Amino acid sequence: MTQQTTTKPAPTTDYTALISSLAKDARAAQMRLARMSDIEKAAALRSAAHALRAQKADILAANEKDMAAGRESGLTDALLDRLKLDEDRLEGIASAVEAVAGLPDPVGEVLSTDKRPNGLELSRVRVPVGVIGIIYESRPNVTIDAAVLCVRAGNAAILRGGSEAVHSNRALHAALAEGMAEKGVPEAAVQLMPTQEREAVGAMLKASGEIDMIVPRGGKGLVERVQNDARVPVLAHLDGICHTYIDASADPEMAREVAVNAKMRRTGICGAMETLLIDSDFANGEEVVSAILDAGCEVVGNEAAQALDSRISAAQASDWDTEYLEPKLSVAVVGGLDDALEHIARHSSGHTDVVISSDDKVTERFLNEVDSAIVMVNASSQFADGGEFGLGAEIGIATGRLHARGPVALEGLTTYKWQVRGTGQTRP
Ligand SMILES: NC(=O)C1=CN([C@@H]2O[C@H](COP(=O)(O)OP(=O)(O)OC[C@H]3O[C@@H](n4cnc5c(N)ncnc54)[C@H](OP(=O)(O)O)[C@@H]3O)[C@@H](O)[C@H]2O)C=CC1
Ligand SMILES: N[C@@H](CCC(=O)OP(=O)(O)O)C(=O)O
Repeated sequence: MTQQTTTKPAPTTDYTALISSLAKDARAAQMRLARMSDIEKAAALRSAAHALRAQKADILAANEKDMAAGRESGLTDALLDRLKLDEDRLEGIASAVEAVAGLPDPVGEVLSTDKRPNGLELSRVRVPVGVIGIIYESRPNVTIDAAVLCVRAGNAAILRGGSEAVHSNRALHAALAEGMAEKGVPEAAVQLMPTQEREAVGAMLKASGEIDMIVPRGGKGLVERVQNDARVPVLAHLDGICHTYIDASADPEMAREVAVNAKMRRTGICGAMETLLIDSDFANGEEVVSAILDAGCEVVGNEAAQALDSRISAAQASDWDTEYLEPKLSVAVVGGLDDALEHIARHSSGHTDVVISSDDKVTERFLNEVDSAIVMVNASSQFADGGEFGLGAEIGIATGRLHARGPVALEGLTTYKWQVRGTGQTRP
């Protein structure tokens, strides 16, 4: 039987006070969490996985409520697919919790040591970030992935999921909290925002000194809000305007297969290719765009790209900065690597960019000169994923320039402190 959801009621419209109260409870819980051992935290997560399985019926019923409301309000098939839970997906979520429980505890890892000539011994030791606020889209698995990664790394989490997933998130959170509480994790270690009012998101972003880090995971509307309101350090997990550049030396079959996969495997995820750049000296551009068109993708392009296939219509200036998240692609034929690098520098959102080439000089320059969180050679941008990178799970893909870039999992949720051991040294 599901326990009552552990979120606080939200009778207030004073969102600053609400966030302060959540953050104060989170801080106290985080301090207790910080004293829990690796074994205790892992046991709490296994207990949470058990509770998620035990409360399957309640969780799926809550999800069906969200799905029905989503269908009623005309959510697209892609959004409904992200929202949907079923037995297999729920089992996947519970297994991911167990996988995170089995990962080594990052807290306490000694990153470096040094001994100074005066005898001082220095070490840098990994510690939790503290209280982390996460704002994310209507994808219920993120509620659990984000919560368990935070807890495994000794952090408290305040979660603000997308409004379409509100019932699913409450049911998932209730199971998680119940499972973890059985093994001594304080309830406030993971709190769900008790209101969907967007003003409360603004208050979260302004809670400097109370929340240590915010992870915003979403698209344009969220970006704007973050840019206007953020006073708390932000680890941005934002849109993916991902490019693939096909160099003259690319293997034609590889170029075709990778490009089709990068665009069409799942068009709605942030790692999907949105712009294809083709070197004017690549001889098989027509085949590549034809395969993408035949797979059901609409294609717009610059003048030279339009000459490759009559089905390609003219791109507008805004297309080069558009994340379609649907079967639509912009294609530009460019005058070589320098042009491609220039286009990517101007239009990439810093998520994932790819080169297809068999020329080492080209691939090395691309790897070194493209300044995105993930840079790939001869592989699909759809590999941008914590699970695919062997991290167990992910909060998402960090698109900014801070210490944690690309898929963020346990390490990205920690910082470090210097520990200094002396024998009575004084500074001259
Ligand atoms: N880098 C990454 O790891 C990932 C990035 N994404 C990106 O997310 C986008 C798709 O997500 P989408 O479904 O559009 O999600 P949105 O960006 O619309 O929403 C994400 C979250 O932000 C909130 N939000 C949005 N706008 C505002 C605002 N103005 N003020 C306060 N809160 C706001 C939403 O709340 P509300 O419920 O009120 O809408 C929701 O909780 C794509 O751009 C995709 O690339 C997606 C997954 C991973
Ligand atoms: N990085 C993961 C998640 C991508 C993701 O969350 O996308 P979305 O469906 O937009 O929320 C993946 O590649 O499956």
